[in-house]
Amino acid sequence: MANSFAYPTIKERLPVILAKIADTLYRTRDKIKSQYQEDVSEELKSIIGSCSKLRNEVQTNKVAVPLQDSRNDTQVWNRYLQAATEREGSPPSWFKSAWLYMECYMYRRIQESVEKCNIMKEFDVFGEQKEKSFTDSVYPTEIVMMHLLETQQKIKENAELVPEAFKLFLKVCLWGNKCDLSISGGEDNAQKSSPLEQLGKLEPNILINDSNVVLNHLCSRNCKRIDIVLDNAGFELISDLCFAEFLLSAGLCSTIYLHAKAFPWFVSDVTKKDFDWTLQMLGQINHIAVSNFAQVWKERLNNSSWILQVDDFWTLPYDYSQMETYAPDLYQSLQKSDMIFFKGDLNYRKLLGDLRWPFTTSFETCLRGFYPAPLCVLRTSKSDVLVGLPEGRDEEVKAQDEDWLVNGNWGVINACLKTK
Ligand SMILES: O=P(O)(O)OC[C@@]1(O)O[C@H](CO)[C@@H](O)[C@@H]1O
Ligand SMILES: [Mn+2]
Repeated sequence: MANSFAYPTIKERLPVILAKIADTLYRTRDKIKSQYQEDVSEELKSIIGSCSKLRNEVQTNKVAVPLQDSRNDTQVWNRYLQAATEREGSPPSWFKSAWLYMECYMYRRIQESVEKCNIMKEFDVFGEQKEKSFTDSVYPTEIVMMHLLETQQKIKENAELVPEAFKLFLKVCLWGNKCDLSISGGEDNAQKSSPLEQLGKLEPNILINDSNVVLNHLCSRNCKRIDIVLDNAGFELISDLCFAEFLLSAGLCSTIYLHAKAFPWFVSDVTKKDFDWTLQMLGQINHIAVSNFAQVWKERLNNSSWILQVDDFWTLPYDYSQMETYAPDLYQSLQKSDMIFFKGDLNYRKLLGDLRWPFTTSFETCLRGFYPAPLCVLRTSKSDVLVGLPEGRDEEVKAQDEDWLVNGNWGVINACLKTK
């Protein structure tokens, strides 16, 4: 682990994230207390205490212990831990065991501290950071939504403009993934400048661009359903919703399924609460395009052209090759999709099993049989797994940018379309 990105993550980033929870909750304790009718002092203290204890466990390389709350996924997590313990001969620990598992386990342990509460059961320890990341990106939100409104007008008059517009919104959606609060250790990482102006400059940083293949696929059939497995709240969610809106208004499908997390995850991932909050906030912004879409999107949820789905599988430690076994209902539902877009780094790691594949391995090989439907990943690179590159490309990029794999400045639009 010492020479991978896992090491600095576990040594520095995760303890910082945990310390930040404790600091934020302590600093904003009066505000938090005022949101409840009953006295939550003791529960708040207990959440802060649990996160500080967890931080100490990480830093001193303690072993993972079974969860003790009554959430409906607790037994699944504990069985996983038991199986890992039997396999490894001792319980997993922070610096020795699989990074993907330990990191997921940390977020589930944070949730345990909230689940144990009576009054604060629904509390989101990352809520404040996510809200700030939304409010900090109002300017780019307005720019992208204005562009979407204008694009909708133009494609109504001239359908030939659809391919270019599709590629543009796909790229905005890709780079939206730069704004995640886990990579920045919870520090401000919002999109502040115009995302449209950045597209040209970032074009050479798209290492794999299958947008033509994806578009041809969508145009070559009468697509009904597209799925987007969401990643982060804030500007990334805005970019996803704009892409979803574009797909519908361009007639590329009739229903979009949006997949959110069941509880706060990897600092900035979207939960249903974040999703609802975001739509509500958009409705309060005084801007012609933003107000328009706030209204349209409310209607889309009402008439089910957008369907928001939450499934516990997204917050379990399994990789996606294990979905068919452990979440057969979700897998069967995804099989009905015409195209699934997976957003972000963690989804990418789970698609690849977080294994160190040679850079030139094909994406399809790395999926190890996971193929509920045609799929495409939109991911900026923030961990050291990356596949599908031509021979020698990794060396070229590394010579240009030493941290290319982990700094979020390089991205892939990588599709897997098997002809059935
Ligand atoms: O999935 P996202 O939001 O794009 O990124 C999540 C992330 O920041 O967290 C993990 C490391 O802590 C990595 O998977 C990645 O670097
Ligand atoms: Mn994320």
